[in-house]
Order: sequence, then C-alpha cells, then structure tokens
Amino acid sequence: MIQIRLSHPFPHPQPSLFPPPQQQSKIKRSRQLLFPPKQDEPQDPPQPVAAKSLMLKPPKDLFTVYSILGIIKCEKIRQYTFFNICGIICNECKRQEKRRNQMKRIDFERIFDNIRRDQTMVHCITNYVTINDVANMILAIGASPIMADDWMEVREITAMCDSLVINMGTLKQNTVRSMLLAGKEANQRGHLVVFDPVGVGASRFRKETAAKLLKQIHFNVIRGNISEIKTLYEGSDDGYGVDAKKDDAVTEDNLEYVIQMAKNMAKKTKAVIVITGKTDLVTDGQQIYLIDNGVLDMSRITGTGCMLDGVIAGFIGANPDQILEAVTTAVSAMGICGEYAKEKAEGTGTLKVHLMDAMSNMNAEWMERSSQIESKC
Ligand SMILES: Nc1ncnc2c1ncn2[C@@H]1O[C@H](COP(=O)(O)OP(=O)(O)OP(=O)(O)O)[C@@H](O)[C@H]1O
Ligand SMILES: Cc1ncsc1CCO
Repeated sequence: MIQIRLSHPFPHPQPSLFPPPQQQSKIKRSRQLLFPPKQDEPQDPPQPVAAKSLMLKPPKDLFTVYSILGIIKCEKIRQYTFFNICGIICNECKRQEKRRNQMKRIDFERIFDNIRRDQTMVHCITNYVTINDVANMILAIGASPIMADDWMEVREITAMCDSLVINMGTLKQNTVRSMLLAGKEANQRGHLVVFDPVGVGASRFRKETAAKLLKQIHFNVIRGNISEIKTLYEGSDDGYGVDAKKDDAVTEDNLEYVIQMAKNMAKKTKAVIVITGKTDLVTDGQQIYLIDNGVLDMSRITGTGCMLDGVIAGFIGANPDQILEAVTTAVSAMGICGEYAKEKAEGTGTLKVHLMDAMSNMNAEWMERSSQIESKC
C-alpha cells in the first residue's frame, strides 16, 4: 500500500525581525525621527494580514487527479486523498477569483492609453550611475525623458514637464539646490513629483537633505527599498549603502508592521508610499496593494529601482486623476518585465536589455495576464 501524506500548505512561522513594541520604543527614543508621531494622534491598529496564498495551480481536469490517484490501491485512502486535494484546489480557485475581482478595479487599458496618447514629459534629477537606463526606460513606456540638474535651468525644465523625479543617488550640494527649486516649481504648477531617498542611511548629508526636501516639497510618491523607507520613518542611523539590508527583509512575520509603517508615513506625507523588494507594497494610507511580481535577479543589477522611479513618474504624469492605480500598475509592470527578462537572459548583463525590451512591449493585456496584485483596505 502506498501512503500519501499531504504536507501543510503554510510555512512555519519565522522569528520576527522587528523587536516587540516595548523594545522598539526604546530604540526610537534614541533616534531623531523625521516623522515623530504627535502625542494625541491616533495610530492605526494593526490590521489582520491574510496568509500568503498557497502556490498551487489548480489543474483544469479533476479527473486527471483521480486517475493519477489510481495508483493507491485502498479505495478509502484514495477517496480521502482525492477530497483533500479537491478542498485545496477549491480554496485556491476562490483565492484566485478574489484576486481577479480585486484587480478589476485597476483599469490597465485606460492607464496605458493615457500614456501612449499624449507624450508625457518627465524631468529627472537623478544619479549619474543609472541616468542612461532611467532615460531609456522612460522612452520604453512611450514617455519622453529630460535629464537636467543645474540650478540655472531646472525651474524652466520642470515647468514644461508633466512630472519630476528627485533621486538622491549621487547627491551633490549644487543638486540639492536644484532639487529644491524644481520641487517647489512642480508643486506650484500642480505637476507630480516622485522622491527616491537613495541610500538615505549612508551619510548625515543624505539624511539631512531628505529631511529638508520632505519639509519643503510635497511629494506625490515616495519610493525606496525597505531600508530606505525604514530610515525615513524611524530615523535609524545604522549605516548601509544603496541596497536594502538583509536584516530588513519583509517577511510574513513583519509584514503587518511594514504595512502599518507605510500607511502612517503615507498619511503624514500625503504621498503614495512604495516599498520595493520581494513583495512590493503601494499605499496612499487607506488602500494598500501588495504586488508579487518580480525576480530576485532584479536586485543584482543596479538601477532597477531608479528605472522604476522614471516609469512611475511617466505613469502618474499621464494619469494624474488615478495616482494610486497608476503607481501600482507601474510597479507590477516592472516586476512582470523582470520575470520575462529572467526567462530570456543569460546573465545580469542581458537581463537589463531584456528588461527594457519587455517594458517597450508592455500593455494592458499582458498586465491582465501576469500581474499579481492583492488589494487590502
Ligand atoms: N527579491 C526580489 N524578488 C523579486 N523582485 C525584486 C526583489 N528585489 C527587488 N525586486 C524588484 O526590483 C525592483 C527594484 O527594487 P529594489 O528594492 O531592489 O530597489 P532599489 O534598492 O531602490 O534599487 P536601485 O537602488 O538599484 O535602483 C523592483 O521592481 C522590485 O520589485
Ligand atoms: C550604486 C549607486 N550608488 C549611488 S546611486 C547608485 C545606483 C543605484 O541606486
């Protein structure tokens, strides 16, 4: 007799990366907070987080399952196993149906039409490491980039563009002045602004600049990896570079904390907060989207985050009336491009080329087919 054991679908809980609340408050007290909570400000209670969906693709034909189970000789065990599998498949079908329904709320068609109808112009004040890739990625979505960072001209450039990216990657004193001038000009004209606090935990200069920019400019979107967003929120000063620290990785155990952090930050800054990584998170403080597109290799080439800043700016510049949805679409699109590129690439060099190829062919139909977006309130 063959025994079939159905393994438990959910992984064992992992130890939390974040200390419990009492310890956290001790750590926070010793830090200078960029967004200190007001005494009387109600903090959102933690929301329950749904368990990660079981990665099981329901087979189209249950008869196939039954006939495979034919190898089990005992009728009772065969039936028992079959009904268990049916149960799992049903739950997965329900989950997939729910996901599809939730996704219907984002009108990908309209978002892509808007980008490709008008030539959206994006002004970037960005770093010299990835500037060329950012410009090409903006072209790939059908928008038009202009990279300009001298304070003598940034106000004029911003004035004629639909959106602006401020990326702190290779910060210089002169560009800080340009960032402030451009950001204020964009705010006055109602143009949309994306902020990427690259490596904000790496130096005092970066941290002070981020605080100054956040004080003087209203950003519509703030995007960073988990370490960058945590530094902005908690004011932590444990040095790290432009990549996320391994210890900060978002897991099922700390997801609730990260969601709360992002929501609080969105409310305080009135910006859509985007935290990228294995699972991307997008929130305006109320609605939250968790995006499961993308591949690990995207973090092995520099600038996928910077490229995403440009893509987000293009999407919101063309869709100012649906910023949250446009940002979510941009983030998911980037992940889908990564998945495609991973299939085609022979290494990290060609990964970048395929990433760009994919973005230039991205459309609503591909989004419908491949996006993994879960929405919560
Ligand atoms: N482990 C991962 N699995 C899947 N996708 C990932 C992973 N890490 C990063 N990504 C994807 O890579 C892109 C960039 O995210 P990341 O968090 O690496 O940005 P970043 O650190 O700001 O990048 P950079 O500074 O190099 O521009 C996003 O689209 C994200 O979804
Ligand atoms: C590697 C690097 N250093 C400063 S900016 C940058 C590109 C990724 O953010």
